[in-house]
Amino acid sequence: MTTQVKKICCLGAGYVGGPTCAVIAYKCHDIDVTIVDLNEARIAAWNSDNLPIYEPGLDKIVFERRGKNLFFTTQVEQAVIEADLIFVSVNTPTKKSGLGAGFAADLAYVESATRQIANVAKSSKIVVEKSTVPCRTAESMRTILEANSNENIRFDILSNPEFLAEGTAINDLLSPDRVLIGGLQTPEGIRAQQALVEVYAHWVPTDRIITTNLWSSELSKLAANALLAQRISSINALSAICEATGADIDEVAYACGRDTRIGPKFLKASVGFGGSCFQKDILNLVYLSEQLNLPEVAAYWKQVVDLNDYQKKRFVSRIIKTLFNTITNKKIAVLGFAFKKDTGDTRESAAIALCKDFIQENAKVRIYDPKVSTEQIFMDLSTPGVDNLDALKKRVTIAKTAYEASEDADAIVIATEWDEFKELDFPKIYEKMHKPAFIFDGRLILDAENLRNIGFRVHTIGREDRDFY
Ligand SMILES: NC(=O)C1=CN([C@@H]2O[C@H](COP(=O)(O)OP(=O)(O)OC[C@H]3O[C@@H](n4cnc5c(N)ncnc54)[C@H](O)[C@@H]3O)[C@@H](O)[C@H]2O)C=CC1
Ligand SMILES: O=C(O)[C@H]1O[C@H](OP(=O)(O)OP(=O)(O)OC[C@H]2O[C@@H](n3ccc(=O)[nH]c3=O)[C@H](O)[C@@H]2O)[C@H](O)[C@@H](O)[C@@H]1O
Repeated sequence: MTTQVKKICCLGAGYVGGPTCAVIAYKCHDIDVTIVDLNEARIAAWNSDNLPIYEPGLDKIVFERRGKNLFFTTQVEQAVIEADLIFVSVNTPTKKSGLGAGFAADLAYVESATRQIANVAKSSKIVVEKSTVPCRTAESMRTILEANSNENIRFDILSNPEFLAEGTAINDLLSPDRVLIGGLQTPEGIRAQQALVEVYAHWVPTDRIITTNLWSSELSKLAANALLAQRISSINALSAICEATGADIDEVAYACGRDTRIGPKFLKASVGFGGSCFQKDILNLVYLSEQLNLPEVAAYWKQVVDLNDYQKKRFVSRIIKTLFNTITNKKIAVLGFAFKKDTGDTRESAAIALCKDFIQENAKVRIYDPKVSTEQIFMDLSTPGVDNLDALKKRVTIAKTAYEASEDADAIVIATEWDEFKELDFPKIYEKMHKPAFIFDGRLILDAENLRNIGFRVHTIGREDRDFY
């Protein structure tokens, strides 16, 4: 007989735990969902009118179910005791020190969440690994949990990686391409897997719910992110060839993407991919490959990250070279700071790397992003452990609009593809800029011909420079 899930607890109220479990509550009125976090401010925000993360469509879902079958609390213990299924959706950042530093995932939060469950559980639980973790982490979780189980309590571990992308999270969750659930292929493991299948089956067609063994599920998550990031690095590598030859990267991407075997998605050249996961997960795969004594495989995946770093550096070099080989004290308006549009998340955003380089070159940087706070921008640009905020504020200012950012600027740099940047009144902007007025489009969103007609000197990723000075 299948276990019927009635109460779910989610450890971690972040970008994944919050939206994922809010959607479960929205779609499964017969299940109580409690999302817990150690971070009191984050929980307070989830309980307020001003949710801690910006995600289109999230407010509606949270406001509709909060207080009915969706709860946010810091009372971890109580929520764990009551739940029959627990998602572990805590952060798994790249290790900063020790063994595997710079590559391996830091599993300290996963382990401490697992121990918390083991310490307080008074009845059997299905424990679901939602965080992205290295292959065989479920085994470590099982060892910890089993050491604390007895004939009255058993723990079944599942892997259910999340594939949502920020900015489209709610859509991705409401109609996922697939849901992946890995479990031990024992009668108990299969029963636990089935219990989670039934939760998703409230709204996901069953042919989109894939069940596999635990290790395939864990590896598939790293593999999916690696394959996606690899496509971006491939198109960005080609963008460098386009700039040198006169080919146009959008035309190349379109022509290639029309081949149904290649497909059109994820072929947009850019100043480089960002986000909390692509780099982290590939480095994790690199580390795994090295641990498995597969150095060629490790080097292959590492190159995806190296190319991404190269793309950011290449863009900065092009800007400096175009601005007559110096940007000292020049005003650069950076439009966009989030790692992609429709999110306020800045983790690993390409804009951070660009701005740091501009600051190094003694430029004056003026940043505008519709969703990122001033505090966040200064936090991202300051060096941890170094009190350089005052020095930073002499070089960096934050603008309230794209117009304010561009006033008196020597150059505009498009770092994030926010839709509003396409709609700007460029003649008005041009008027107020230093001349010659430059635009560097790192996202291929602007109509370069139109801008040239206004008088701008336009440089676009993946297109040859047409102005010669
Ligand atoms: N951000 C994204 O778009 C995606 C992230 N992932 C993965 O999901 C996992 C979580 O990512 P995010 O939600 O972005 O991280 P996040 O940093 O936004 O949220 C994690 C939360 O867990 C909390 N936490 C840590 N230990 C805890 C504990 N013992 N008990 C309760 N709360 C605890 C932290 O305070 C934090 O609020 C990571 O492994 C990530 O790789 C997977 C798919 C998409
Ligand atoms: O594991 C994760 O965290 C998630 O990582 C990515 O989602 P996310 O990072 O939120 O956003 P993406 O849309 O994948 O964009 C990542 C970066 O690549 C860039 N990108 C994306 C697509 C493209 O064609 N070109 C390009 O430069 C984006 O601007 C952004 O900086 C994956 O798309 C999700 O499936 C996955 O769940």
